[in-house]
Amino acid sequence: MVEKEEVIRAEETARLSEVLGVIDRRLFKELSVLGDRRGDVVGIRQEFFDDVSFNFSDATELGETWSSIVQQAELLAERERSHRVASTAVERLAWQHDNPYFARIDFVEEGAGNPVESIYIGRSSLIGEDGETFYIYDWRAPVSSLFYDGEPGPVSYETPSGSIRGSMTLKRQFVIRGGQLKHVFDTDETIGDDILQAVLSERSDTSMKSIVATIQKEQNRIIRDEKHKLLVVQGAAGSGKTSAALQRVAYLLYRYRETLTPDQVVLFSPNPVFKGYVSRVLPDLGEANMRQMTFRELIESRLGRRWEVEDLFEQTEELAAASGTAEGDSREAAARYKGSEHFFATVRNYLERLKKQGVRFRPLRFRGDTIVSTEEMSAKYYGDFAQEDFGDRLIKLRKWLNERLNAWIESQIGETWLEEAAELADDEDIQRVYVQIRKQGGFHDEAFDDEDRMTDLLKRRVAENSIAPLRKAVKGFRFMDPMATYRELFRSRTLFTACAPDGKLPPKYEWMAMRADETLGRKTIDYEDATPLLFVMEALEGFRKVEGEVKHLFVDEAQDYSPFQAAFLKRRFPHARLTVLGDFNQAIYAQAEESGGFGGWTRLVPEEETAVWRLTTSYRSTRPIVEFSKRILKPEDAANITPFNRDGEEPSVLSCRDNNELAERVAKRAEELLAAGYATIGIIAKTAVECGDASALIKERLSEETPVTLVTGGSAKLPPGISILPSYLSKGIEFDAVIVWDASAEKYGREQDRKLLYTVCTRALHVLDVYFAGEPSPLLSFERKEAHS
Ligand SMILES: Nc1ncnc2c1ncn2[C@@H]1O[C@H](COP(=O)(O)OP(=O)(O)OP(=O)(O)O)[C@@H](O)[C@H]1O
Repeated sequence: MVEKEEVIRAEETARLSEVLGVIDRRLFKELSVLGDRRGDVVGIRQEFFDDVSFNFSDATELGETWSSIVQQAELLAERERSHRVASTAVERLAWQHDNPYFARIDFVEEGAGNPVESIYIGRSSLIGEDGETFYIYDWRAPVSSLFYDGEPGPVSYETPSGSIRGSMTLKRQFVIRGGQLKHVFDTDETIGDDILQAVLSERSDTSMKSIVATIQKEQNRIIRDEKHKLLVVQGAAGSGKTSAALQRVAYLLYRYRETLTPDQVVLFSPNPVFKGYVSRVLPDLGEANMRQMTFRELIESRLGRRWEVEDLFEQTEELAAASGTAEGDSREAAARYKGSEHFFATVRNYLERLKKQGVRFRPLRFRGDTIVSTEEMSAKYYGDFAQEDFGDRLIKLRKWLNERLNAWIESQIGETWLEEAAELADDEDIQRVYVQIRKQGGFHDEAFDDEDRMTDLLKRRVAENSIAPLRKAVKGFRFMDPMATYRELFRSRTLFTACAPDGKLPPKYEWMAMRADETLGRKTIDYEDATPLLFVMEALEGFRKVEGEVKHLFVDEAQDYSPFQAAFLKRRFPHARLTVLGDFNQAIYAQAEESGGFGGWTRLVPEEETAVWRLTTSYRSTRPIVEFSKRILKPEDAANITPFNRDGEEPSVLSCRDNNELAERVAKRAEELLAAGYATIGIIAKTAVECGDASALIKERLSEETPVTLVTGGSAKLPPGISILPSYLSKGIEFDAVIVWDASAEKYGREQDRKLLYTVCTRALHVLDVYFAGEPSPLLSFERKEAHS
């Protein structure tokens, strides 16, 4: 047995050094190209204008000068391009030298006399000078899927030109670091546990890593799915949803490299910290990053210029601060309702109704006089234009309004105010009118006529200037009032019940009506109103702003999106295939809880074009941490979560008298963990306000040199060392050790806090300590509390 292992090792070591030889020769070549090209580029830049012959004397010479500039510029661009290509190649070869491949499969294609092929799989391919010898296959090549999906025996894989059948005779994994073969073992499972164990036990980093060497079968299905227009992934915390999404982006960029560019792929991230956290994965896989956005950015760009819009984090903080008060409970109920299917249906029915009546307009007024009244607009909108859809109606109305403005100017020509204003016209206007007359055929001899023409044109010009703000408002559809239209739903009970799918008012309707008066009236928008309002506004404008070139849209933490948000994204990216990933056990925002899973998404695409996948194994945390976190959930919600079998310390729940003792112990523990070699430690409090307090108390107890950072909604990066952060910013990210700051009954006392506490605890890879001051949260009632220090 041992002998056999030694033979294998010797054989693979020999093969590795052959491959490294190829890599080194290639590296040498590319480096010299790089050096030459760099020299060329610098040289051409320096001599750019020496080599161009300038002559501006006549049109022919000018043409020649121009073409010689173009020639030089093309030469420079070509050299710069090949410099770039060489430098990408050098970068790739350098990491290939470090870790060229991680797997080998031996495969015989069906059919008589076919040879056994040894296929080595790595992050990127390596092909010999002859263009035929495949030393390494890219992990995304069709044949590589055998490694992720198959076991030795009969297998098949899909290629763009059909299925290939055959037999796998060997499946081998390697750990190669620094060009040295560290481990090699043969396996008959899908992907051997041993390597995964080793990878998952590593200390974390402040950036997410790629998982290509250990992709699991169920993850591979998600990564390579090309059939469906909508992929919904419901996965337990730490089951690899984000990882699968990012490897899928890399896969698609490889598979469709002729037609898909990174900026045609958009990922919606929950917050800026997460954005930074995942930003290394694609570059590490040798691909450029996709576009990343947050929903907040979308709202800001559409509503932020006109109104003061609360953001999700402000809302969450406010709800937490008011928690337990009558006002707080009402606000929470309202927020929850406004993300519900009931409200979505109500708004959609309302939009149907608005086709026949009810869109609100704003009059065009000039110095107190009405040029066009809302009644006139409404009559036109629901009269002549009634057959058009919303978008076209608005465009026709805009055209009509511009004509009305022209007519109004005409009507003002004889008015005194305009005469006076024209007399006071500034030089620039006079100059322009003068130029205009010359362009239209110049002046005549009749001085009298000419003066009249000047005055007439000047008056028109001055009138036009005076109504410039109106023209601008008309251009931007500001004559339509989406805010008032939306608000009407909360002003009229009859209207609301007429639109509600069950004809009923929701609980707290009166409170919502009052709140709408107060906030929308002063042009501030609660977060829960932002997307419904945006939806109404965009619908009435005909969803004009589309990003039709985007081909793939990924939405992470999709459980936090309301039906409005889902529908809005579909409209915004009409041609994009959708991959949405989420976990309903981590639905932590009020407006998402009511939307009930993924209904908002699945309704967007026909069922036959939709695939729903479940990921149940949790890879991030040790088994004890997964078991502990599961007990926070209701048993029925926890039933489908399976820990990957990795051992570790039992989480502890630790009691403190007050915040001072809490800070004392948390600071000490965090320093111990750092000393023990854990690289990232998250101290997670419920809100940003608590983080501020905790940070002040903790920092004064830490030694000067201990690295500690307070992470806020604006932070774009996760620092190494200790991070103090609010619960909702920990979404999607992970730490070697998590210290929960104050899981007391006061902070996590309500049923609504269950998923939040679960989300926080599942951020831990290796260590989880849950501290509380005073009474423990009832959500931890399964645990024995220790008062040790
Ligand atoms: N196949 C795999 N091989 C190695 N590591 C994996 C694999 N799948 C997941 N992981 C690791 O598990 C951790 C969790 O993965 P990821 O963040 O993708 O999960 P998630 O489902 O998005 O989690 P959450 O919903 O809790 O944010 C990461 O550290 C990731 O590297």
